[in-house]
Amino acid sequence: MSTVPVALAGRGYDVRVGSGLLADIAAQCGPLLRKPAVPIVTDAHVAPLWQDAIDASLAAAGKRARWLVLPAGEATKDWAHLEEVCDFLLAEGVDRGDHILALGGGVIGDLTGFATSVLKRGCGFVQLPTSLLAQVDSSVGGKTAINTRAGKNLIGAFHQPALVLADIGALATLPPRELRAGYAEVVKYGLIDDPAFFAWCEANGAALLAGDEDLRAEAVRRSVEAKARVVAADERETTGTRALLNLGHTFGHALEAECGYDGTLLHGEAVAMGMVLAARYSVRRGEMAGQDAERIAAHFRAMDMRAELPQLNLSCDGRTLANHMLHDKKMDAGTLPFLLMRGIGQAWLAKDVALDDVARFLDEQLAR
Ligand SMILES: NC(=O)c1ccc[n+]([C@@H]2O[C@H](COP(=O)([O-])OP(=O)(O)OC[C@H]3O[C@@H](n4cnc5c(N)ncnc54)[C@H](O)[C@@H]3O)[C@@H](O)[C@H]2O)c1
Ligand SMILES: O=C(O)C(=O)C[C@@H](O)[C@H](O)[C@H](O)COP(=O)(O)O
Ligand SMILES: [Zn+2]
Repeated sequence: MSTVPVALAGRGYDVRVGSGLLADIAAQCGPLLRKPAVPIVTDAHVAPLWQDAIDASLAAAGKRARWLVLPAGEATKDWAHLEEVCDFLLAEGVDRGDHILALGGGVIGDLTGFATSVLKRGCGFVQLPTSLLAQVDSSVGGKTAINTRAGKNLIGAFHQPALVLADIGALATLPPRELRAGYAEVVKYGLIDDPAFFAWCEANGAALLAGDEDLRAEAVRRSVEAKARVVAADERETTGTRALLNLGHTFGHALEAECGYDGTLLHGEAVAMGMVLAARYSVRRGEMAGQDAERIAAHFRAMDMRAELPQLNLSCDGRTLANHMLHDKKMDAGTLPFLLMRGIGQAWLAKDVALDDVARFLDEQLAR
């Protein structure tokens, strides 16, 4: 097992990466679980996989799990399910010093994290990420949120977990499409500032996706180390450093909003396509070599992932997609800071991007 600390003054915590962590949940959480009853929020895919092992570990420690099982999928990150989680936690008599367990992918982590940020003005929670995406990204760093009709993550809070347990063994049951979606956020760390890690992905991505647990553990550890460094430097995305983690997301969130949150386009799939678009837009501005951008698209294609906009069969134009970007949380007094690339591993935040130009670029990409 490896442990990655997230160094935040007064709110620091560990991310443990290893196998067997979930079946050992009571010991792993230790004193964070203060009461005999332990509220756990999860989804309908994950519950049958882990309920027995977690119940057994808690029972051996004299505790009893209290489960809330929500529908699986992005549509659960909404107002109605936020209300359901809050009502459940209130009915369970949760106090501010308690820790709620969030077991599942990024949807359960973001939703439960947000509920715990507002419950009694803030109680504790532990992230138990079971998808690759949640292990490498969403469980770390304290961004919590729900979606609204206007777009992704528009209602939320920064609320750090007290502990993250990334059990690599959990990934064995993850469907291949979900693995690939999570893999996009792994590749992101290479594209931001670590060209050697991108090359590692090119060399090892296929074996990782095929099931190699050592490679999965290495990818999770290296991703979490990268994210922890950024979060420690700029927890609340105020200096521009944390915005780097948004590479591919301005395009990606616009694609997700256009597709709806019905599973047509998964978050990680949108981010993969968004990073290809950010790279090609950087080329169009004369700031990145075309061969670098095509190397990124080629890697996603080689991993059996969609990299081209026409593969989404959208019926909208570039302007419609660009209009979704007006809801981007980086929007600042009428301008949208945009994550672009000068090369692989050289992401930067541009402040001179005009959405009219982005709309024209998207029309070109839609017609490719
Ligand atoms: N907070 C952040 O910093 C951050 C970062 C990245 C993404 N996100 C958010 O995370 C969400 C996407 O997360 P996700 O990709 O994990 O989606 P998800 O939570 O929907 O999980 C993906 C699917 O895999 C299933 N699943 C999860 N673990 C499984 C397992 N071990 N075995 C079998 N099935 C399993 C889930 O039930 C679901 O159907 C998006 O809402 C995105 O906006 C947040
Ligand atoms: O942790 C961050 O910061 C990120 O941007 C990570 C992203 O992968 C994640 O999708 C995040 O939820 C997007 O944040 P948002 O502020 O654009 O909603
Ligand atoms: Zn993301």
